[in-house]
Amino acid sequence: MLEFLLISIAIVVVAVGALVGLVFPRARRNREIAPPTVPPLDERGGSSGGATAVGTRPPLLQPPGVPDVQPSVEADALVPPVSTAPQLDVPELDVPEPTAGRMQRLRARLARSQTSLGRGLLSVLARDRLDEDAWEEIEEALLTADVGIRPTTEIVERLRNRTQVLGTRDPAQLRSLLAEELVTALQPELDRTLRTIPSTDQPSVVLVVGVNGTGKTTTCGKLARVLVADGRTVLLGAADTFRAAAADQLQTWGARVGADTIRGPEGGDPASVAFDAVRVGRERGVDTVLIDTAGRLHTKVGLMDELGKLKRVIEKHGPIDETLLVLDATTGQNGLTQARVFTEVADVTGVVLTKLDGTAKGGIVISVQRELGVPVKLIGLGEGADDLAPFDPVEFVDALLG
Ligand SMILES: Nc1nc2c(ncn2[C@@H]2O[C@H](COP(=O)(O)OP(=O)(O)OP(=O)(O)O)[C@@H](O)[C@H]2O)c(=O)[nH]1
Repeated sequence: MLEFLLISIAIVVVAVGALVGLVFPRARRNREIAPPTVPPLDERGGSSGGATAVGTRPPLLQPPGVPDVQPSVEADALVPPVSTAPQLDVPELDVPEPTAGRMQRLRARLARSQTSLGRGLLSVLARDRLDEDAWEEIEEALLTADVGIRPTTEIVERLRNRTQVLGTRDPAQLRSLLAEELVTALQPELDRTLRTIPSTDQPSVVLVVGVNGTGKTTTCGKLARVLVADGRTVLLGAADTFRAAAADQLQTWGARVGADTIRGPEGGDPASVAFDAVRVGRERGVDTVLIDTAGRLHTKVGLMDELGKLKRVIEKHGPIDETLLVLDATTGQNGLTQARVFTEVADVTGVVLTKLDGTAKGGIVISVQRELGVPVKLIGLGEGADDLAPFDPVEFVDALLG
């Protein structure tokens, strides 16, 4: 009986051992051949559908152990710079200048173009006697610089009162009074933040509009560099389908900093390119989609209607975060008329004033903001790739007065 029991136990032990031996190696093998949970990087880019995504941005490299997340400022910080990947034939990308301190760097250029205004005002204030003629001269200098009638009258009145009350003839004190009044006229309290931070499920969308030749494409390119310098991922949308050269120009700007461009056929529907750009940006999880539009005269009703349509189509994805109106500072008061019409059609949230390096009429910053109630957020100070700076009223006045 005991023998029978021992033999039965031995049989059970051998059977269990054989089963375990059969099951576990298979489980291990199964783990070894299980498909990766992370899809290959080139499958995560998403397809661009009808529009074409072009550019030179190589796939982001993911070091082992880094969690798979959609690209964002934080995620990008974990990813090694693309130029360090020896196994890929990566085109050399530009390293844009940091945004902080740009206006300081471009100060000389601003000061040069605005010398007559700054020096003119200071030399009148430095006179022994500030008589009626002197105040008229100050008024004239401000008007010539496109400050506008109302702001000029206010600046002169306040300055006049304050110099009389203080009774000062000290040049340094007069300079600081003038600086204070100019800064006040520039409305330093306005929010000049560029809304380029993505929301949880959508990139930030920036639409760039304006009349022909003001510098829209150049500004898009320079702005892409500003954003890349600040650690953002950017996708460009070439919604200027009138001129293939404009899309080429934008694409070249993007390629220099590794930002792809979505473009459509020449003469195609700009709204559809813009829509696709936001869709692809969303699929790729980029931080900011920058959409360049064709130059349009504010007087052409059809073109302005097209802009309205473009805006509505983009908004099918969600609200546009920033609509930047690009104005050429050299066009003076005519720029204001354009600005009014664009603001009505496109809900402009910020102005980019270009070519300030080529005009003595820096006062246009004051009149644009006053007339539109929209802040000047960026200024263009040259044709160079990094000649775009966030606008800062205090630094601007400082450069103006030397
Ligand atoms: N000096 C100077 N030139 C600038 C500045 N911004 C743009 N430009 C020049 O202005 C010219 C027109 O610029 P674009 O970017 O092609 O203008 P656009 O508004 O896109 O033109 P369209 O597409 O034809 O409407 C180019 O030669 C630029 O280099 C600036 O801040 N300073």
